[in-house]
Amino acid sequence: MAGDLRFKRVLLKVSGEALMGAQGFGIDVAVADRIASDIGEARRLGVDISIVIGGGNIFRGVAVASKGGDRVTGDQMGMLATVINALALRTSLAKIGIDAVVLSAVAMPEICESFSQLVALAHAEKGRVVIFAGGTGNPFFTTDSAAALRAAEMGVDALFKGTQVDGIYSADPKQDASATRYERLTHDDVLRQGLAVMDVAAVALARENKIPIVVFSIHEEGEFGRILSGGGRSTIVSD
Ligand SMILES: Nc1ncnc2c1ncn2[C@@H]1O[C@H](COP(=O)(O)OP(=O)(O)O)[C@@H](O)[C@H]1O
Ligand SMILES: O=c1ccn([C@@H]2O[C@H](COP(=O)(O)OP(=O)(O)O)[C@@H](O)[C@H]2O)c(=O)[nH]1
Repeated sequence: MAGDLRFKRVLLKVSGEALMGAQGFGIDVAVADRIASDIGEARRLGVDISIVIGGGNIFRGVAVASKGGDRVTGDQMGMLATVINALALRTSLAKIGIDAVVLSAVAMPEICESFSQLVALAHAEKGRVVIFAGGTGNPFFTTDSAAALRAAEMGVDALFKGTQVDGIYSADPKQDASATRYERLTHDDVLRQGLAVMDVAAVALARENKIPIVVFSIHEEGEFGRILSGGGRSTIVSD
């Protein structure tokens, strides 16, 4: 089975908003369970998976700053939100018998382990799904940047960005109904054309480390496994 795989070791970025489902805020457990089941399917295909989870379903630092609050405090609240999401996803994975561990970039030893590359690699070596929480641990960054950073540290074959849309378009498809989807792009294309599906820092870090980025819809059940097996709908960014 593993011989047919497009990628053997991947990092999956799950946006916080994905966990929200149809609700306006927070975590829809049914959606978290469904994403966990897609991760389980990919594991059964023989793929090593680590995950970076966002926090936008709970809190974004810019929301505080836009109302006159302190950006750094807002970002710290956003980073804490990612820990809440990570615990929810670990719970959904545990329900279906998948051994997962949460490593936080912000130390909170009573709740989860702290991130270090060596600890993360050791857990992955034991076959565990590693969920990275707390983003990069720094304000003014995003979990997309954390995903590119952890992807480089884990030495993955590809960074999968599970998002609200099924790939990268010529313009934001939520704003422009005439936007067309790309099958393949280079990192330079994404940066030069300002295709805002992922932030510039994340794309630049992936480019520097020659990590392909696969953008796909996290809402499409089974799509993660289909793409890993060579099918599905996505945009692949590589040089
Ligand atoms: N050129 C583009 N192609 C695809 N999506 C884009 C593009 N420009 C902006 N977007 C938007 O980027 C978002 C990326 O999704 P996601 O990372 O889940 O959102 P967020 O980072 O806001 O939580 C999509 O919801 C989409 O509307
Ligand atoms: O390295 C990081 C990652 C995240 N955040 C904060 O955490 C929030 C939630 O992350 P993000 O917006 O990336 O989540 P997503 O869009 O994936 O749901 C961000 O808005 C930031 O406020 C941060 O300060 N540093």
